[in-house]
Amino acid sequence: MAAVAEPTHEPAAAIELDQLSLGWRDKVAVRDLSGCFRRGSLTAVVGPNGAGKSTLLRGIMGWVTPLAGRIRVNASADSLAFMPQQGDFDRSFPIAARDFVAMGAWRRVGPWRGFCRSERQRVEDALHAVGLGDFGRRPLATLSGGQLQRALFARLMLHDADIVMLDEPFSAVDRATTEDLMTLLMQWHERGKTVIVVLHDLELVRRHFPQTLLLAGQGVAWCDTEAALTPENLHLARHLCAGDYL
Ligand SMILES: Nc1ncnc2c1ncn2[C@@H]1O[C@H](COP(=O)(O)OP(=O)(O)OP(=O)(O)O)[C@@H](O)[C@H]1O
Repeated sequence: MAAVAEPTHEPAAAIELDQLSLGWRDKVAVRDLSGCFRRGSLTAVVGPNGAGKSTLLRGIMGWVTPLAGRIRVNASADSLAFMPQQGDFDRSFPIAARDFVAMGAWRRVGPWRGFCRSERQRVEDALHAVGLGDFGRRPLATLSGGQLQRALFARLMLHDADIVMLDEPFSAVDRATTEDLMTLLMQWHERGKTVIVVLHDLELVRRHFPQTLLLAGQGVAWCDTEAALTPENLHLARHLCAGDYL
Protein backbone atom coordinates (compact mmCIF):
# COMPACT_ATOMS: atom_id res chain seq x y z
CA MET A 1 0.00 0.00 0.00
CA ALA A 2 1.26 3.44 -0.85
CA ALA A 3 2.39 5.49 2.12
CA VAL A 4 -0.22 7.97 3.30
CA ALA A 5 1.12 11.36 4.28
CA GLU A 6 0.31 12.45 7.81
CA PRO A 7 -1.94 15.49 7.72
CA THR A 8 -0.04 18.61 8.73
CA HIS A 9 -1.53 20.96 11.27
CA GLU A 10 0.31 24.10 10.31
CA PRO A 11 -1.96 27.14 10.62
CA ALA A 12 -3.01 28.60 7.26
CA ALA A 13 -1.87 32.01 8.45
CA ALA A 14 1.85 32.74 8.61
CA ILE A 15 1.26 36.04 10.41
CA GLU A 16 -1.94 37.18 12.13
CA LEU A 17 -2.68 40.72 13.24
CA ASP A 18 -5.45 41.34 15.73
CA GLN A 19 -6.60 44.94 16.29
CA LEU A 20 -2.98 45.96 16.09
CA SER A 21 -1.81 49.50 16.82
CA LEU A 22 1.86 50.44 16.52
CA GLY A 23 3.57 53.75 17.07
CA TRP A 24 6.25 55.92 18.47
CA ARG A 25 5.75 57.82 21.73
CA ASP A 26 2.71 60.06 21.05
CA LYS A 27 2.45 59.09 17.36
CA VAL A 28 0.23 56.19 16.28
CA ALA A 29 1.66 54.97 12.95
CA VAL A 30 -0.68 51.99 12.38
CA ARG A 31 -4.11 51.91 13.99
CA ASP A 32 -6.41 48.96 14.69
CA LEU A 33 -5.23 46.64 11.90
CA SER A 34 -6.61 43.10 11.73
CA GLY A 35 -5.98 40.42 9.13
CA CYS A 36 -3.50 37.75 8.12
CA PHE A 37 -0.71 37.00 5.71
CA ARG A 38 -1.49 33.48 4.54
CA ARG A 39 1.28 30.90 4.44
CA GLY A 40 2.88 30.93 0.99
CA SER A 41 1.20 34.19 -0.05
CA LEU A 42 2.83 37.01 -2.02
CA THR A 43 1.64 40.36 -0.67
CA ALA A 44 2.50 43.95 -1.56
CA VAL A 45 2.21 46.54 1.20
CA VAL A 46 1.50 49.92 -0.36
CA GLY A 47 0.44 53.37 0.82
CA PRO A 48 1.52 57.01 0.89
CA ASN A 49 4.68 58.19 2.63
CA GLY A 50 4.23 57.92 6.38
CA ALA A 51 1.41 55.35 6.04
CA GLY A 52 3.10 53.02 8.52
CA LYS A 53 4.44 50.39 6.10
CA SER A 54 7.96 50.16 7.54
CA THR A 55 6.60 50.40 11.08
CA LEU A 56 4.36 47.40 10.40
CA LEU A 57 7.25 45.27 9.14
CA ARG A 58 9.38 46.31 12.10
CA GLY A 59 6.51 45.44 14.44
CA ILE A 60 6.27 41.96 12.90
CA MET A 61 10.03 41.57 13.41
CA GLY A 62 9.45 42.38 17.11
CA TRP A 63 11.39 45.65 16.97
CA VAL A 64 8.39 47.87 17.73
CA THR A 65 6.17 46.96 20.69
CA PRO A 66 2.41 47.09 19.96
CA LEU A 67 0.53 49.95 21.63
CA ALA A 68 -2.54 47.71 21.46
CA GLY A 69 -3.60 44.43 19.92
CA ARG A 70 -1.49 41.43 18.97
CA ILE A 71 0.89 40.07 16.34
CA ARG A 72 1.11 36.31 16.08
CA VAL A 73 3.89 34.87 13.92
CA ASN A 74 3.31 31.17 13.33
CA ALA A 75 6.99 30.40 12.85
CA SER A 76 10.23 30.45 14.81
CA ALA A 77 12.32 33.61 14.92
CA ASP A 78 14.81 31.86 12.57
CA SER A 79 12.07 31.56 9.97
CA LEU A 80 11.62 35.32 9.68
CA ALA A 81 13.92 37.48 7.58
CA PHE A 82 13.82 41.21 6.85
CA MET A 83 15.54 43.28 4.19
CA PRO A 84 15.81 46.93 5.25
CA GLN A 85 15.80 49.93 2.94
CA GLN A 86 19.26 50.74 1.60
CA GLY A 87 19.36 53.95 3.60
CA ASP A 88 18.87 52.06 6.87
CA PHE A 89 22.40 50.69 7.16
CA ASP A 90 25.97 51.96 6.96
CA ARG A 91 27.42 50.77 3.67
CA SER A 92 30.82 52.28 4.45
CA PHE A 93 31.47 49.35 6.82
CA PRO A 94 34.77 47.81 5.60
CA ILE A 95 33.65 44.40 4.43
CA ALA A 96 33.89 42.47 1.15
CA ALA A 97 30.65 41.75 -0.72
CA ARG A 98 31.16 37.99 -0.17
CA ASP A 99 31.42 38.40 3.62
CA PHE A 100 28.44 40.73 3.66
CA VAL A 101 26.36 38.10 1.86
CA ALA A 102 27.69 35.35 4.18
CA MET A 103 26.25 37.27 7.16
CA GLY A 104 22.86 35.99 6.00
CA ALA A 105 23.85 32.53 7.25
CA TRP A 106 24.88 33.51 10.76
CA ARG A 107 21.83 32.01 12.49
CA ARG A 108 22.62 28.66 10.93
CA VAL A 109 26.40 28.81 11.24
CA GLY A 110 26.71 30.73 14.52
CA PRO A 111 29.07 33.61 15.26
CA TRP A 112 32.16 31.59 16.18
CA ARG A 113 32.23 28.55 13.91
CA GLY A 114 33.99 28.75 10.55
CA PHE A 115 32.10 28.30 7.31
CA CYS A 116 32.12 24.71 6.12
CA ARG A 117 32.56 23.92 2.45
CA SER A 118 28.81 23.63 1.75
CA GLU A 119 28.09 27.02 3.35
CA ARG A 120 30.89 28.62 1.32
CA GLN A 121 29.34 27.10 -1.78
CA ARG A 122 25.94 28.51 -0.81
CA VAL A 123 27.48 31.99 -0.64
CA GLU A 124 29.01 31.59 -4.11
CA ASP A 125 25.72 30.23 -5.48
CA ALA A 126 23.82 33.18 -4.04
CA LEU A 127 26.33 35.68 -5.51
CA HIS A 128 25.92 34.02 -8.91
CA ALA A 129 22.13 33.89 -8.62
CA VAL A 130 21.98 37.69 -8.21
CA GLY A 131 24.53 38.36 -10.95
CA LEU A 132 27.43 39.23 -8.62
CA GLY A 133 29.57 36.18 -9.31
CA ASP A 134 32.62 38.35 -10.04
CA PHE A 135 32.06 40.82 -7.22
CA GLY A 136 32.77 38.69 -4.14
CA ARG A 137 36.03 40.47 -3.28
CA ARG A 138 34.75 43.96 -3.92
CA PRO A 139 34.45 46.20 -0.84
CA LEU A 140 30.78 46.84 -0.09
CA ALA A 141 31.32 50.61 -0.29
CA THR A 142 32.34 50.35 -3.96
CA LEU A 143 29.12 48.66 -5.11
CA SER A 144 26.60 50.74 -7.04
CA GLY A 145 23.07 51.09 -5.70
CA GLY A 146 21.81 48.30 -7.96
CA GLN A 147 24.73 46.01 -7.08
CA LEU A 148 24.18 46.65 -3.38
CA GLN A 149 20.51 45.73 -3.78
CA ARG A 150 21.57 42.49 -5.46
CA ALA A 151 23.95 41.79 -2.54
CA LEU A 152 21.05 42.35 -0.11
CA PHE A 153 19.00 39.79 -2.03
CA ALA A 154 21.89 37.31 -1.92
CA ARG A 155 22.19 37.82 1.85
CA LEU A 156 18.46 37.15 2.20
CA MET A 157 18.86 33.95 0.13
CA LEU A 158 21.52 32.73 2.58
CA HIS A 159 19.10 33.26 5.44
CA ASP A 160 16.66 30.85 3.74
CA ALA A 161 13.73 31.91 5.93
CA ASP A 162 10.13 30.75 5.43
CA ILE A 163 8.80 34.30 5.79
CA VAL A 164 10.66 37.09 4.02
CA MET A 165 9.83 40.78 4.29
CA LEU A 166 11.44 43.41 2.09
CA ASP A 167 11.18 47.17 2.58
CA GLU A 168 11.23 49.03 -0.75
CA PRO A 169 13.72 46.65 -2.42
CA PHE A 170 13.51 48.38 -5.80
CA SER A 171 13.69 52.04 -4.81
CA ALA A 172 17.33 52.49 -5.89
CA VAL A 173 17.53 50.26 -8.93
CA ASP A 174 16.84 50.47 -12.68
CA ARG A 175 14.15 48.55 -14.53
CA ALA A 176 16.43 45.70 -15.67
CA THR A 177 17.66 45.07 -12.11
CA THR A 178 14.10 45.27 -10.82
CA GLU A 179 13.01 42.60 -13.32
CA ASP A 180 15.96 40.33 -12.35
CA LEU A 181 15.28 40.66 -8.63
CA MET A 182 11.52 40.32 -9.15
CA THR A 183 12.23 36.95 -10.81
CA LEU A 184 14.01 35.84 -7.63
CA LEU A 185 11.05 36.97 -5.51
CA MET A 186 8.68 34.97 -7.71
CA GLN A 187 10.91 31.89 -7.32
CA TRP A 188 10.78 32.23 -3.53
CA HIS A 189 6.99 32.48 -3.74
CA GLU A 190 6.81 29.40 -6.01
CA ARG A 191 8.87 27.48 -3.44
CA GLY A 192 6.20 28.20 -0.82
CA LYS A 193 7.77 31.07 1.11
CA THR A 194 5.54 33.78 2.51
CA VAL A 195 6.73 36.99 0.83
CA ILE A 196 5.77 40.51 1.96
CA VAL A 197 7.13 43.51 0.06
CA VAL A 198 6.72 47.26 0.66
CA LEU A 199 6.43 48.94 -2.73
CA HIS A 200 5.50 52.26 -4.32
CA ASP A 201 5.31 51.10 -7.95
CA LEU A 202 1.64 50.20 -8.35
CA GLU A 203 2.13 48.90 -11.90
CA LEU A 204 4.68 46.41 -10.60
CA VAL A 205 2.25 45.43 -7.83
CA ARG A 206 -0.60 44.91 -10.32
CA ARG A 207 1.62 42.78 -12.57
CA HIS A 208 3.13 40.46 -9.98
CA PHE A 209 1.38 40.52 -6.60
CA PRO A 210 -1.85 38.56 -6.04
CA GLN A 211 -2.51 40.19 -2.64
CA THR A 212 -2.20 43.79 -1.49
CA LEU A 213 -2.44 45.51 1.86
CA LEU A 214 -3.20 49.21 1.31
CA LEU A 215 -2.20 51.18 4.39
CA ALA A 216 -2.79 54.80 5.34
CA GLY A 217 -2.11 54.87 9.06
CA GLN A 218 -4.85 52.25 9.17
CA GLY A 219 -5.90 49.44 6.87
CA VAL A 220 -7.76 50.73 3.80
CA ALA A 221 -7.91 47.37 1.99
CA TRP A 222 -6.33 43.95 2.41
CA CYS A 223 -7.41 41.52 -0.30
CA ASP A 224 -6.81 40.61 -3.96
CA THR A 225 -4.73 43.31 -5.59
CA GLU A 226 -7.35 44.30 -8.15
CA ALA A 227 -9.96 44.80 -5.45
CA ALA A 228 -7.52 46.65 -3.19
CA LEU A 229 -6.15 49.14 -5.72
CA THR A 230 -9.39 50.73 -6.87
CA PRO A 231 -9.44 54.48 -7.58
CA GLU A 232 -11.76 54.91 -4.56
CA ASN A 233 -9.39 53.11 -2.18
CA LEU A 234 -6.35 54.99 -3.49
CA HIS A 235 -8.23 58.28 -3.12
CA LEU A 236 -9.20 57.37 0.44
CA ALA A 237 -5.59 56.44 1.27
CA ARG A 238 -4.34 59.78 -0.07
CA HIS A 239 -7.03 61.59 1.88
CA LEU A 240 -6.14 59.79 5.14
CA CYS A 241 -2.47 60.69 4.67
CA ALA A 242 -3.35 64.18 3.43
CA GLY A 243 -0.59 65.98 1.62
CA ASP A 244 1.45 62.87 0.91
CA TYR A 245 1.66 61.16 -2.44
CA LEU A 246 1.13 57.57 -3.41
N1 LIG B 1 11.88 55.80 14.91
C1 LIG B 1 10.82 56.59 14.84
N2 LIG B 1 10.55 57.48 15.82
C2 LIG B 1 9.46 58.28 15.76
N3 LIG B 1 8.56 58.25 14.74
C3 LIG B 1 8.78 57.40 13.73
C4 LIG B 1 9.91 56.52 13.72
N4 LIG B 1 9.84 55.77 12.58
C5 LIG B 1 8.73 56.17 11.91
N5 LIG B 1 8.11 57.14 12.61
C6 LIG B 1 6.85 57.81 12.21
O1 LIG B 1 5.86 56.82 12.02
C7 LIG B 1 5.05 57.16 10.89
C8 LIG B 1 5.06 56.00 9.92
O2 LIG B 1 6.39 55.88 9.38
P1 LIG B 1 6.81 54.68 8.44
O3 LIG B 1 8.27 54.82 8.17
O4 LIG B 1 6.32 53.41 9.02
O5 LIG B 1 5.98 55.01 7.11
P2 LIG B 1 6.11 54.41 5.65
O6 LIG B 1 4.74 54.09 5.18
O7 LIG B 1 7.09 53.29 5.65
O8 LIG B 1 6.68 55.67 4.85
P3 LIG B 1 7.63 55.79 3.56
O9 LIG B 1 6.82 55.36 2.36
O10 LIG B 1 7.93 57.27 3.52
O11 LIG B 1 8.86 54.95 3.80
C9 LIG B 1 5.61 58.45 10.31
O12 LIG B 1 4.83 59.54 10.78
C10 LIG B 1 7.01 58.51 10.85
O13 LIG B 1 7.43 59.85 11.01
